[in-house]
Amino acid sequence: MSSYKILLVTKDQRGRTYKVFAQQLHDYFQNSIELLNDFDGNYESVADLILASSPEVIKGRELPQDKLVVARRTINIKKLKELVALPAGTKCLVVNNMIETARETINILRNLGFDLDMIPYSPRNKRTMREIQEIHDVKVAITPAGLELVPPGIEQVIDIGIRPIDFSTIVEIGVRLNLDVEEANIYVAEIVQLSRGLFNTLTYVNQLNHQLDAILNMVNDGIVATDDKGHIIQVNKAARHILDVHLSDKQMIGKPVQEVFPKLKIFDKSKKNQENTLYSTGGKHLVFNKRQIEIGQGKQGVMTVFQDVTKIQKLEQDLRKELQEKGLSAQYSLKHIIGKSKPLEETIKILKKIAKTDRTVLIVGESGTGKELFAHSIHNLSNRRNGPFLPVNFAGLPESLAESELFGYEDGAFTGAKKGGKPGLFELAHNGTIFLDEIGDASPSLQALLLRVLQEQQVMRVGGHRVIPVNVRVIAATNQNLKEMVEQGWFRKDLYYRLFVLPLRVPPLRERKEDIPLLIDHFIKEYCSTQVHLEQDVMDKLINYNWPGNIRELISVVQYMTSVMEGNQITTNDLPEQFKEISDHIDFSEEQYIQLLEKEGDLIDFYIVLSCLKQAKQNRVGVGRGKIVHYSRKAGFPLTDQQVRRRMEILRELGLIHSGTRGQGSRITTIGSLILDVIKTKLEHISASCQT
Ligand SMILES: Nc1ncnc2c1ncn2[C@@H]1O[C@H](COP(=O)(O)OP(=O)(O)OP(=O)(O)O)[C@@H](O)[C@H]1O
Repeated sequence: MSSYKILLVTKDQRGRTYKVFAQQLHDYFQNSIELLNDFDGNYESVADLILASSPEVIKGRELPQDKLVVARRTINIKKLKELVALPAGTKCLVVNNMIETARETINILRNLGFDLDMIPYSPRNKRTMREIQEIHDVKVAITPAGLELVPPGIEQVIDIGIRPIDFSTIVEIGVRLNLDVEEANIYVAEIVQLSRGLFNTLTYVNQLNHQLDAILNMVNDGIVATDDKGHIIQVNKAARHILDVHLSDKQMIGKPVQEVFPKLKIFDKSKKNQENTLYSTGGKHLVFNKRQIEIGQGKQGVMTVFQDVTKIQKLEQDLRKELQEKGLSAQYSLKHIIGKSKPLEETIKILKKIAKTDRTVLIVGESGTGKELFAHSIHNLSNRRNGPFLPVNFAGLPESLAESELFGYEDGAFTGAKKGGKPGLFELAHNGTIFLDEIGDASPSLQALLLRVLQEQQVMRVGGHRVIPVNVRVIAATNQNLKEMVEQGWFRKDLYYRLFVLPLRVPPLRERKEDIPLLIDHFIKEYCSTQVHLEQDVMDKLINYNWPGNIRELISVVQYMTSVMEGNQITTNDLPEQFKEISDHIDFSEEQYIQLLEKEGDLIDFYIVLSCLKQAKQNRVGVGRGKIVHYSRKAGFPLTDQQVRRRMEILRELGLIHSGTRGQGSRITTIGSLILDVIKTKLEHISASCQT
């Protein structure tokens, strides 16, 4: 059988298009055709069929219309892989040497179902500034073998190769020449191959989708994802449950989120990024996080993740109530700290920072400055605020009891021990805070035990054998100069450094005089239901006073004044003793001092206090109440913390002792030492006369 002659006309008869077409025709028609190259001679009349690669290549040529077929072009299926990977909506240039061809390529790609934002481009085409700007932003270019035409600056160039002859053109040639397109199965095979690839990809995507669904449905947090237009992409099971929606996927996916959840502010479009925000709706409390997410080029969706914390909040409330009922919670917070002075504000600023950490705090400050208030506030601002808060005052803690109080005991640990044992304060403070007040008064053996708990974060009950791990934050406080005590050997150095992690100094009242009127006013209101007028003279005196007992003393002064005032007026007559001139006492004789002391209490009590202070003076250290309590027990005349406080107040008023200004404790004065000797002689006399 002789073969049919096809004249193939392309733009460049030696070019790539010619070669691709020639190969394609041979593939389909094998030896049934012979190709004539327009370049080699004038074959128009001998050709059985003339195939032009585009209308442009035959422009101006007179060709026999009955033989002419203008090829329709398609895309090389094998080259589509890279295009498939582009996310829908991707902006891309479609580059060709002629703008018409670029448009044609766009049409073909659209018909094949590519949902891309395609801009035709040819370097020959003149553009407006706007178009130039638009092209400038594009990152992807697609070109049918026109790599050299792609403008610079494009990040990804996809060469889809020379566009081959469309299958319908092949069929047309076959019909015109009466040839079988037996090799059409090549084309079909390619399509099958591509569809298989696509099918595999789709199956994989489907699988991934299922896996994602399964994962999203497994988590307990509600998840709702929306696209850039606020349309729902995903709603997981937990979200339906939490939001109490009973709609199918079909009723939600693709719908505007605000239409599906009209009342829910958490999907408010204006706020794209929100973290741990609490939102309450219909008796439910939700905590939600919202994040913007990239989906496709430049498009942004929003992912909202939320939890139902109603139960947790209820549990927390119950726990707090239970702790409050048991007296294990911190009752004070920053709002209870009265004052606006700079030094106080500075202290509060540091307090807030300290509260956020979980480290040990050492609060230092004179007696009555509000250290306990600050400790409560730290706990209430910390992450442990819902946990217990346990205060322990070492000044009032008898040593015999201290160990079992702090660490608990096992059943039968000692006679009188409760059946079943008892947890110690450290155990009770688990997940909370323990406040070790007047830490300077802890005995050496207690100091050793405390050091161990701080180091090991575990306790062992008295009489027990097992260690109990405890997670407790320690806040210690002292009105003594611990550093000096360490130097004098009264306080363990290692414990001091364990405690001295975050020091917080509470300033004495005389360093924040601006707070005095506020505090006076606050406490007057607390004690009097009616309006009270306080003379300016009185206020001046109160401001000028140096408040050795700080706010505790101020409270007593207000209590005193409001008790003795006439009507609702506080005058200078209502000021207590300490505001009268001290010189009143200066001329007392030794005997008068003794009489005054005897009027206030037992001489032996004053003797104990003074001799403890005298000893401390010889050791060159200041001493706090706790040490005196301790000393009194050792001396065999035990005094309570309250008793010591009262005795010290009297001694102070008489000028026999002096209270330090910066937490150094108290010191005996020269007259104090003198009077101590007088008391000693007096007591010896009494004792001698008792014996005879
Ligand atoms: N800034 C303040 N505003 C209101 N009340 C205060 C303030 N500071 C202290 N107080 C009150 O003063 C009293 C004494 O305070 P607190 O017991 O905390 O002192 P402290 O420094 O722990 O004393 P000590 O060292 O003697 O134990 C408490 O009744 C406390 O509520």
